[in-house]
Amino acid sequence: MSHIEAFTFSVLAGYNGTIFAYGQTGSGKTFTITGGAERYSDRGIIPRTLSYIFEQLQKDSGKIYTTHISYLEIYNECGYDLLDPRHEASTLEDLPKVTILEDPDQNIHLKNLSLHQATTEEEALNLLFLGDTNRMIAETPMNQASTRSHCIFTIHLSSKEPGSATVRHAKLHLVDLAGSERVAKTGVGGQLLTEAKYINLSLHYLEQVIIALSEKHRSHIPYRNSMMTSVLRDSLGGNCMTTMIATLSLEKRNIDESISTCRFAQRVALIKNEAVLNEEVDPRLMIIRLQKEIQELKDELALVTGEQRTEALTEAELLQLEKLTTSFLEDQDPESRLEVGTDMRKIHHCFHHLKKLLNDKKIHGKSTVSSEIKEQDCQEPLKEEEYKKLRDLLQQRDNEINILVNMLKKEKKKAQDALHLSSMNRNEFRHSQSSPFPAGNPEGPRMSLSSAPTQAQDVSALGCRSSLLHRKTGMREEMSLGRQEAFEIFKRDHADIVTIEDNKQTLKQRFYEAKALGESINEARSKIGRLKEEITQRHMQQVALGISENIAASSKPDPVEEKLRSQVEEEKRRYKAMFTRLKALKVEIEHLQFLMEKAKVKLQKEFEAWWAEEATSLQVNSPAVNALNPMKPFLQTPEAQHERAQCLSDKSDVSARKILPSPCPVLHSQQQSRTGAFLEDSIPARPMSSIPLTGDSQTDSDILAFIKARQSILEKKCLQ
Ligand SMILES: Nc1ncnc2c1ncn2[C@@H]1O[C@H](COP(=O)(O)OP(=O)(O)OP(=O)(O)O)[C@@H](O)[C@H]1O
Repeated sequence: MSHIEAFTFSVLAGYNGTIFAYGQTGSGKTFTITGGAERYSDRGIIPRTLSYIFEQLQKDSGKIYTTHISYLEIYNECGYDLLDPRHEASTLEDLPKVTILEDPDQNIHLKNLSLHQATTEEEALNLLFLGDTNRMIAETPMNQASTRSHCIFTIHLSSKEPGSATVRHAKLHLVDLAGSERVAKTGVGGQLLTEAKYINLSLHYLEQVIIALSEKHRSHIPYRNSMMTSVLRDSLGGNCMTTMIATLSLEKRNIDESISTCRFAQRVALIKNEAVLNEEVDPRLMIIRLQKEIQELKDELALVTGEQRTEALTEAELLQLEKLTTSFLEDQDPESRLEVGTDMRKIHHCFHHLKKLLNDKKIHGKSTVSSEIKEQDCQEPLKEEEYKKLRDLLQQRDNEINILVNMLKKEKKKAQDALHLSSMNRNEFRHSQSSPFPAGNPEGPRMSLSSAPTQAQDVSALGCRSSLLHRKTGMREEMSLGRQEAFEIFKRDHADIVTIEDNKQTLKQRFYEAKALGESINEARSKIGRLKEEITQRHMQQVALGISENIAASSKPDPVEEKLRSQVEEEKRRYKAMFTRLKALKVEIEHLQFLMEKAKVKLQKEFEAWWAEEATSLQVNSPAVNALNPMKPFLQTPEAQHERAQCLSDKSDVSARKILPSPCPVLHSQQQSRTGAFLEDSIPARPMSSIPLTGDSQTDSDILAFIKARQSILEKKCLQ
């Protein structure tokens, strides 16, 4: 049994667990916890754990399990819900922050962190993917949150045996910590310095908690110092199984960081936990138990008092009690008492009757007052002035009602429009193979392996993702032609396209394999059916033969039937093997689809960033500057190119970003400046000031695309 399997096994048994990856930036924490972005075989601990958990849940039919998922990101000591649907409409900073609440028993509750039920592995993986996409979309080139934020993916499991009142709860936190490098070494300033300080501080507090936990006689563990330690309070030390994965960089220059990571790992290894089961009683079953107890007590009481108390008092008893109450009230003696014995039903009825008498008296009193008023009204007719006042008031109220009705109508129309729009968006998504990715992608339509409802969910989930991306990146559903063209070039020259193409090929292969397997499975199924039919017919023949020849049925096995049976068994084995393979293929295909979706989101995001940057630089440079140098926005200086690469680069993809396409066909900087000079000399360029930007992004994109196309033709001419 692998470590993960053993670990998740105890979570299934009801123990809390945490697996966290600790190490410097780029050492492989995300790769370990979530997985690599390229191959199915690179999937990380989260998808593998989910796969194992759901496999076990399916096997164990003796218990009822419920699984929920939450995904929390901690950035600069603020918590964000990565599964908050509002991610679609807001930036990270606008989302409600996840806050920590502590109950009197010092249990931690997280406000604004949503829990999502996942009934299958696929649903859980969808949530992981959604969270990862939200995380990626929320980050900007200047804020690579994945490096500087902590992420906690939590699987909440509850289990109970049918009929039992005891429910077991367990949480498994899978934590991808921010990079652990020291501020001094990173040598950064501004926003990055603030982030680095927060990271160092939170990792420092995590270290303090770990040290405190490893010291035997420490009574106080400083969990409250940071959000991370507060969230992991019940899953670090104490009642929990904890595993730390230390990730190291093998480069020599990182030796200090590697030693510091190993030291930390050593301290973590000293903690000894005594995990206990998290059990609690189900309230519904508790009620049943208490009702039973009440009945037992009633029986006991009846036995002691010798009185069998039925549910209700008789009519005569009730009348008697009411009489008693009335005479008690009428009795002028202040010492008088209402004696009804120790029967609670009788006491309650007396009180009830008392209340009734009191209320009747009150109402009677009121009605006397109102009849007095009526009499007065009749005597004095309304004065003209008062009548006018009341009429005005009535008119005023009428107006108010009209205004409110109009407002209501408007709101209703708005809601209807929104509904209409969302249904249009859905339709657009159906055609949205119109996105920058050409139609007929092998990875485009989801495979028809899963059942129909799941497919519908998948499609709507993908639609949601697609529109989410569009809204987040500001990308329109319909790109202008120029923009589409630019995107095609951008995509073609992007380093990730190799991986995307590879995955596309693998996906195609897997898809064909799955299709072939599906056909073979169907064949095997029909063959089994045919064989069974043959067996039945053989039986009938044998019986008919016995009847016609009047021979008693032979106890000897029929060799033909035996052969047919062994063929059925063989086909069943084949069917099972193929089915298992198909299931594995389905998981692999889905994972590959996730990876490709992720790569697409990344590509579109980077394209948008690059496009926005180009548009800004064009705005800055035009019109006055461009009047002097029309080519300036396109023929960039090496410094400008370097700046862009810097801006877009991230820890993992430096090499990829370095070869991001420049807005003009790729030219080396020297060549560019030479060509630029040549163009300036030779082309009677129209000043850019004659093509002003409009401020409307769609129109400006078209203008930009037109200029680019023109410039590209001019360049081609010059190079010939
Ligand atoms: N075991 C591995 N095999 C292959 N590639 C790896 C492995 N570990 C990490 N990588 C690659 O190294 C790069 C950095 O890894 P990763 O993003 O997981 O680092 P990290 O520690 O999570 O960094 P950060 O702190 O910035 O989030 C990625 O491109 C990843 O694919």
